Amino acid sequence: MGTAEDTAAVHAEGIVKRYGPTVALDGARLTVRPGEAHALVGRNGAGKSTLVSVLTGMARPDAGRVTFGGAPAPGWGDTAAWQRKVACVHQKSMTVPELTVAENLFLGRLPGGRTIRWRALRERARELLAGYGVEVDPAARIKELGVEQRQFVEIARALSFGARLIILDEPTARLDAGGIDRLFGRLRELRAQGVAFLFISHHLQEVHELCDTVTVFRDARHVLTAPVPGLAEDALVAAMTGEAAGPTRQRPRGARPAGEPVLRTRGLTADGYFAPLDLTVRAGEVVGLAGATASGTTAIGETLVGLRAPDGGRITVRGRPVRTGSVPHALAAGIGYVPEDRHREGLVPGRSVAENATLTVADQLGPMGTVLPARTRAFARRMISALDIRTTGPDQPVSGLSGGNQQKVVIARALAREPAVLVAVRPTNGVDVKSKDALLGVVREVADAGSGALIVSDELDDLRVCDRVLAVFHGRVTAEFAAGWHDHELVAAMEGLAAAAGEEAAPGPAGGGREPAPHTRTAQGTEGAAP
Ligand SMILES: Nc1ncnc2c1ncn2[C@@H]1O[C@H](COP(=O)(O)OP(=O)(O)OP(=O)(O)O)[C@@H](O)[C@H]1O
Repeated sequence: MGTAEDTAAVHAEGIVKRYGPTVALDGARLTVRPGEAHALVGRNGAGKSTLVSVLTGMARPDAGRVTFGGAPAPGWGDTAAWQRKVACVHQKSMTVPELTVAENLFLGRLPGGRTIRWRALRERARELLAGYGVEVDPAARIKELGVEQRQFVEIARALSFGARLIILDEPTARLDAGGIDRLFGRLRELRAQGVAFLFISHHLQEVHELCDTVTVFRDARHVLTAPVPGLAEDALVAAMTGEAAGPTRQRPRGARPAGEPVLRTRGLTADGYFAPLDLTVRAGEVVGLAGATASGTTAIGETLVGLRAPDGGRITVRGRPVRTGSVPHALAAGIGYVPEDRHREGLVPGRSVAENATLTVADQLGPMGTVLPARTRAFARRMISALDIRTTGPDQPVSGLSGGNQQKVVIARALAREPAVLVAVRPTNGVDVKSKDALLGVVREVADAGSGALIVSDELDDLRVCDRVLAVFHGRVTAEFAAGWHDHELVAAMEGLAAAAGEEAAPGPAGGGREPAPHTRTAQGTEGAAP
């Protein structure tokens, strides 16, 4: 007769969930109170996503119970009843991209029997969105929206079903600073109206910014629930890892002797994305390319690896020209690639960890005889240990790995060919704090062994491992920072404030020493980086 349970937005206890030999949840529990912003954190594979599946009626637990406001959770398969209780906004959209906002809002509950009055539907959609303070055109197709607007539509949709608990699974992963501010602002307003949030994130500073309570899962079990204020980050990391927290951050390195250029671009440009770029990455060097979501940095990365054809300029690897606009040629030339979107460009779900870790191009999937299983497995074993991949072994299908562990397999695969230069776009996206260090350490080792690395990211932790960082704003390199930069300098440069900040930020020679773009504070206004 726990009163806490009776009033809880959601209460779960004794939850057990097995996938074959894997115990994903082992007697796990969680209580979220109405109006609470509750963080759920844990290392990759700790069981967070599995709990979300159980709390949303997507997975049936082997044992345990879930209640909403003290009442038992809806029956298995009663989707409509679950939707009235809880919704999850995933990193991957759960909306239908080809349909309009209005259609998505009323999907599954369109008035049946007679013809649909689209104009009236759009009007209702407009009212519904306005009611939640969301300014999105109901006639726009979902695929035309940015991540931020799409998430707001999903939140509004959940609330309109009556849900008073919303689960956010790494909602900030693809938002820039302005987008995160607006999302958090909206969440705070909704909380004041009694809506509860369960917030899953690997960004502990966001947990501090948004949440009042945090729960830590480790190895399929609940290990801690505590108020966020007053909880030291060390204690949180210790709860996640089960070890006393050591120095988790990479220490910035001083200038180190760099070797011959391994990657060079001259006048490389893509119209509407980035201005002519002269970039040099030397052997032994890790170079960072820092920029907000639409700064053009991702397009630069994609061009280097052949995914995007440039409108001008040249790329050379160890002095040899690379045919641009071709992934196979870039790979053959020695450019390794860690893509941003592992779901789309990353993995073959049904194949094993070992196969995915070693198959660099899709056409190698055909004749499996060309791959030596023993070598493949030996390499996979090495990577499983170096990158701390949580798996039952090299033969496990990657579809059975947690999201963060899948990302590590993508990185293993890029390393399998021993590239001359590794290009990694936001490599630690979705990776837990402890694994981040391991993974960035591996990138460092690749450089120490004589290759070069380029890290394209707006995550300061990713960039800390770099020997130097080039800040990109609106498609141009606006500043260069040697290791040892201060967070605020680099953040200012990414937001286009390098000159205004006026600190040490010399115009980057790699960018041709151009002036910073004449923009003032517009972190969120990076709309396409047209030079
Ligand atoms: N469909 C599945 N089949 C087999 N194993 C699975 C499946 N889904 C999850 N698992 C396993 O369950 C465990 C928990 O995974 P889960 O996805 O819940 O972790 P997580 O905490 O969300 O991790 P991440 O931070 O990487 O997203 C992992 O060991 C994973 O390999």
